[in-house]
Amino acid sequence: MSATPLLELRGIDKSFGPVQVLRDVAFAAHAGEVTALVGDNGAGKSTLVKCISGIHPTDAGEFVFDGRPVSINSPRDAAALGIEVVYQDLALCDNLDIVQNMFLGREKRSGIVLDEPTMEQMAAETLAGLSVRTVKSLRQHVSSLSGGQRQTVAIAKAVLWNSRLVILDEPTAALGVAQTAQVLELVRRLADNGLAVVLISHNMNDVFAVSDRIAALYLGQMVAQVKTTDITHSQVVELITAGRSGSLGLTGEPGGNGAAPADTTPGAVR
Ligand SMILES: Nc1ncnc2c1ncn2[C@@H]1O[C@H](COP(=O)(O)OP(=O)(O)OP(=O)(O)O)[C@@H](O)[C@H]1O
Repeated sequence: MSATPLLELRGIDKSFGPVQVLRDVAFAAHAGEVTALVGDNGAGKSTLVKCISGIHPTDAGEFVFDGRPVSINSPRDAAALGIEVVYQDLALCDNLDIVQNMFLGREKRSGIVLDEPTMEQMAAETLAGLSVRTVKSLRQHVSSLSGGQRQTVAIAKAVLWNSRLVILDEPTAALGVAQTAQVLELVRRLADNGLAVVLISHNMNDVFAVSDRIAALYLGQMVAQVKTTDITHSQVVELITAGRSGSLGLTGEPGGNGAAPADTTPGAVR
């Protein structure tokens, strides 16, 4: 775990027309850690992720990546920094096999033909590097995989491209107990391999099982970013549902002025 975040956001504002969805949001993600991003439906999690991944321009605020101020104006900018997002709907093509999916849009070529052996080897190495052993054949169509295996392929695809920050949107939402455990293990392994991982989740068991830090959004404001060991399950629920936790001494007044102290120190309680 490093003291300097890999990605730090400060003062992010985002509106859609008259609706302000993110207000003065601070957020940090550290290499080697899983940061859980929690919040109720509509709190602004997806919008924040779309700002980080260059899909939505921000109205105000700064991005610092690896200690340097950066601009992220397009998904290409985000990808160049090594930021990858794995969305809930996975965006895998059922009629393609695992290798084809992992290289979709970024195929390796040898002259004018596809370099299948190289792609197959890289896919195999990536899956092996993540200790994924549940997939029988890399030439299996994705349609024949279980939900957990699909999630694994989607995560491995994100990791293949020298990613440094991987954002996972509800990776266990559609999974049963055993597959959830497998995917959470993989999430942990990504961080243990040195990546910064951001996990969006509504499932508190998952959040507490795998995260190092928890960042809570409430009505577009970041009301807390704390170490997971410093907060209880019920305090997180209070933050999600009320934007504050009296027992934590948090004083966020979402939607109000001067809600939170200006301390953006990673791990600071806001
Ligand atoms: N493109 C858009 N245009 C207008 N409003 C939007 C747009 N995208 C999101 N919003 C609004 O922004 C708010 C935050 O939405 P967002 O999807 O970021 O929340 P969320 O925390 O990801 O919710 P969920 O957990 O349900 O996915 C919502 O009120 C939503 O209606």
